[in-house]
Amino acid sequence: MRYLTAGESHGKQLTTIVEGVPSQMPLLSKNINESLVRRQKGYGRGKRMQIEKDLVDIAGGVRHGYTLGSPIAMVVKNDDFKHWEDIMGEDPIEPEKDIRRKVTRPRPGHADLNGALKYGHRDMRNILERSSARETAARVAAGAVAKTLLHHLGVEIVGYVKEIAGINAKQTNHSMEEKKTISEESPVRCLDEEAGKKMMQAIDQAKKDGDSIGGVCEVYVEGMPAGIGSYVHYDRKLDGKIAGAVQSINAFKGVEFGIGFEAARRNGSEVHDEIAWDEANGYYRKSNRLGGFEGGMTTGMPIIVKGVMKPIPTLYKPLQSVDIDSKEVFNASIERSDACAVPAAAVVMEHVVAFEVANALLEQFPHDQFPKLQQAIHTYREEIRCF
Ligand SMILES: Cc1cc2nc3c(=O)[nH]c(=O)nc-3n(C[C@H](O)[C@H](O)[C@H](O)COP(=O)(O)O)c2cc1C
Ligand SMILES: C=C(O[C@@H]1CC(C(=O)O)=C[C@@H](OP(=O)(O)O)[C@H]1O)C(=O)O
Repeated sequence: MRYLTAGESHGKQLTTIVEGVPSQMPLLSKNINESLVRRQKGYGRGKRMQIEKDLVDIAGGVRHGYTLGSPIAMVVKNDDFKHWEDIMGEDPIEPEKDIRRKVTRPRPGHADLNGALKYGHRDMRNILERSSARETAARVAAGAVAKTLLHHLGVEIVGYVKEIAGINAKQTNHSMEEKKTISEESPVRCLDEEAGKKMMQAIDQAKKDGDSIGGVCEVYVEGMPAGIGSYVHYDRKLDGKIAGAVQSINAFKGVEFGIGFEAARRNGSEVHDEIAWDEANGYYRKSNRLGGFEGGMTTGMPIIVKGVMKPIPTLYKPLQSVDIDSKEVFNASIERSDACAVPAAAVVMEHVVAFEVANALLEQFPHDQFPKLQQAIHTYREEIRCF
């Protein structure tokens, strides 16, 4: 399974094509819309999210509620396009009608300057339109297809917020269902309610200060059998693929599995997860400090992965930069931006992880037809339980 996305932030629409989804899998627009709506809802976002009402139009690959096995095409309209038609249209503009104001002032922390140097655009709108995290709506659409597939294979996945601006959520003991409800309903998507309130205050304060803040998201995957992924080549290690997908989310700067960087400070006896077996469950671990991976393969324990998001680069509080035309130093000022997108990013992270996890299952089992994939995974689960 693979996917591509196309579309600019203030262009007509975002398009996602997912290829390699098995035939005969139940799939409804509703499955995708639930994810799109969740991505839009996080606390701390700017005015753009009041303009957009992300809903999918499935334009190919699904008939009467089931996948065909052909590529799935999905479209999400940009409602903001109506305000940008003159600036973002595809037709050439007559010089006297050209109302475009060139963007020549790169923002520190965004893709503006490096993108301009690479693609040779002197109007950095040509960079920021595509580097914008608006594109994550298209990725969430792809991830929602993967989540639907996982759900029908007995694998559930949820993303939530662990930390914002140094405020840490306490370890909680919620079930998967509870985690999902909180991720759905809490504005800041934090499992620890008290910490969540403080996070919202920190976001309000950052807004007041014209600043931005970052944080840490966590994704939790339950129900994956052991032995998915592979150790035989660097590019078949599933933890590596997940890390790459998480790191590729706009503004993400690092990834950890389980206790993550803490492993560097502990002895081996306090890091590795002891192996046990019983008739009902087969092999299991007495702890899950390694976050569900050994040797690039799942251990059968929940996958626990964290991603670090830096603060949003577009700031009301100006940072210094250089105009690429005049070379003058200026203080960047902006019209609108998110102050904190960590709660929204938790949903994005959930979906990019879902895609990698689903794809690993497809790579390992015959998958042209969904019912046969279900059967193959069921048989494998039985085999490894008694192994
Ligand atoms: C959900 C989400 C919303 C974002 N919103 C903004 C925003 O409003 N303003 C902004 O400058 N950056 C925003 N970003 C971050 C930028 O897109 C990102 O920093 C930029 O593309 C540069 O890439 P890099 O930070 O990965 O190097 C957002 C990121 C995510 C995941
Ligand atoms: C549009 C989305 O996020 C955008 C991501 C983003 C950026 O620079 O990454 C900048 C902002 O866009 P605008 O300049 O239009 O206000 C965010 O709103 C979205 O998440 O759907």
